[in-house]
Amino acid sequence: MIIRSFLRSPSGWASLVAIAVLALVSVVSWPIFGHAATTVDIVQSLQVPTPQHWLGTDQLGRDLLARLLTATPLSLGLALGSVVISAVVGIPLGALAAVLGRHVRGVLLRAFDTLLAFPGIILGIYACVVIGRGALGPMIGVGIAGSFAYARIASALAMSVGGREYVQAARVVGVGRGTLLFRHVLPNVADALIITTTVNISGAIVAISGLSFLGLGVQPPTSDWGRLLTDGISQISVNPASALAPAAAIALTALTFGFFGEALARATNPLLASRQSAKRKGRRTAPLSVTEQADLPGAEPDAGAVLEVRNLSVLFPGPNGAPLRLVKGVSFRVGRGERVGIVGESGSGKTMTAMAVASLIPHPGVTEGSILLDGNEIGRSDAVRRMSEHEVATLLSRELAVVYQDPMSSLNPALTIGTQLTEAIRQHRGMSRGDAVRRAVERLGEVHIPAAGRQLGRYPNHLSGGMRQRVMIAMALMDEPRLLIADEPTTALDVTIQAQIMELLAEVNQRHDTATILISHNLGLINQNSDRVLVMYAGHIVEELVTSHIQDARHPYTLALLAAVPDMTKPRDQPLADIPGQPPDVADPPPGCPYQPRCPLAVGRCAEEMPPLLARADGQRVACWVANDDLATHRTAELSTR
Ligand SMILES: Nc1ncnc2c1ncn2[C@@H]1O[C@H](COP(=O)(O)OP(=O)(O)OP(=O)(O)O)[C@@H](O)[C@H]1O
Repeated sequence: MIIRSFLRSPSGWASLVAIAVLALVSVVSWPIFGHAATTVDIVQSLQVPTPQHWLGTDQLGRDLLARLLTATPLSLGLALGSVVISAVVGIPLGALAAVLGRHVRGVLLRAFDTLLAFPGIILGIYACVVIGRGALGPMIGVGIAGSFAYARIASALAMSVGGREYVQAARVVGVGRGTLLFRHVLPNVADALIITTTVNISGAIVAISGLSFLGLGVQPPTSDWGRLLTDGISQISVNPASALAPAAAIALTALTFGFFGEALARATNPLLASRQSAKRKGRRTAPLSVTEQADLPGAEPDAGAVLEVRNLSVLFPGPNGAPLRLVKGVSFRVGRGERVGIVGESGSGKTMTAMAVASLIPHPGVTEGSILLDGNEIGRSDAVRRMSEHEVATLLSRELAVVYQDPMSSLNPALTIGTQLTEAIRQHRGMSRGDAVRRAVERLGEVHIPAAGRQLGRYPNHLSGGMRQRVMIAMALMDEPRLLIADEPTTALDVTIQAQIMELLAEVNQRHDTATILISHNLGLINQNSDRVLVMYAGHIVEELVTSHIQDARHPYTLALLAAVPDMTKPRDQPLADIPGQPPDVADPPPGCPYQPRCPLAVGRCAEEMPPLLARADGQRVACWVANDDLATHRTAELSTR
């Protein structure tokens, strides 16, 4: 597949032919032309091109074509040697930078940038001064100069690919570190490293030849193309071919490796390949018990709950070093087979809460509090956790699955759908390939993907957005998780597909009794597709409601969200309601209730104290001084009527 795609591109086959010729010349040039390249014949000195000497002769009467051909293995060998040095020094340096702390990493990356600006040829000159004239100095100097490009690219790639959703998704399903690196990270950085390598070969040929040309590299009687260029320049007025031929050899070889790298990168990355082919053709998825309760910590685990979150906080280092609390002590429960919606504006902490449950808070974030998955403590507090990291990872991989917003970034573009569907289950269930494939076909069928068997060999970019999200849901269902987190699963899809994916999630919930946490900023969507809703604002749960009683909402923020839900019964000329103001800055939240600056019902107390999340008689919970006052009045009224 890769070979076929490589050979289909003109630059691919042309550069391959050129490299084959260079390799052949390197092997046969000395046995065939060695004699002519070294035999001194003063009588034939400084000849212009003739049928006997196609490029003429040098001052000692040696055949210039023979000298050019026999200089090929040394010229290529030095360039390849320097690239090996660059890769061996640069890639580990870059990978190290990616795993170090933020400050050290920043210093290292800046150092790479500075050193990158340093011309390789200058480092080569230093190396020649330190090591002495000859072939070794330029090779080591240019090799070390090239290593900074590798280090910069390797660190950037390791950081970006390591944070991608498909790598996170693979981590959630329990894919081991080695597999993660070799199947998920490396194939997606291979094209960039290949291009770097070939560009470095091109650059090294030019730089090493340049050093020889300056008289610092290869020394007579040995010759490389740079050395031949020096000799040729001295006789350019008599025989221009003597200078043009080595210059052409350097330029053409550099171009050859450039084209080779570009074609190989396109062939190894199916996404690039398909973009190219598109250009060529001119084409442009029981009632639920979710309870926020202050008294949860210390309580016995609820045997009927898949998930119990107690006083969970997520903290990140802030700009002045002080920790920022992005999620502020939330507690809730998800019962077996129940559907919980989490709603709130952008930045309210929905995703952070869900990612904390999935142990996916990115570095340098930390979590506080307790998370019980099927009664097992998987939160970050070692004092309460009885399971090892490995046991937690195994539990998460079997019990929990995540469906992300953008299916394209959640699926690995370099692996077929079949490989991605079967990989995790084969790894942690020890399932045979045949059984895994059968399960994959069954799951694809469940998510209504036509001709499921045929889809296994396709790549994510071959599918439409809606189909990709179905594949993501099928992948999430492979190991029959008890809890599915769907983080804005339809935001990247159009409205028709959105409805189909939501229907599919409902089907999954009914067929497999999978509990679901659905995250969305759209209360309308949550209302239709959840049994209960948690309303989040500025990292707090401000209200909890049974969706069948959404009209009983009390918190002014929930009321504002409800008013913002488009209503087909309202006159078309009436503008959609919006929520005035902006959510607070996480680094500088207002005192008291965070919604108070935007709240039309705010009273004096709202700006002084954060209201507690209090339970109403119907199971609803509200964190609002005004609603709580109303509750107190209501209860007093109830008592007085008894
Ligand atoms: N990696 C991160 N490092 C530091 N802060 C972050 C990081 N990711 C998100 N945040 C901040 O955490 C807060 C909560 O973000 P989160 O993604 O949970 O919000 P959300 O409610 O899911 O919003 P959205 O609907 O936009 O995804 C936001 O203020 C956001 O800026």
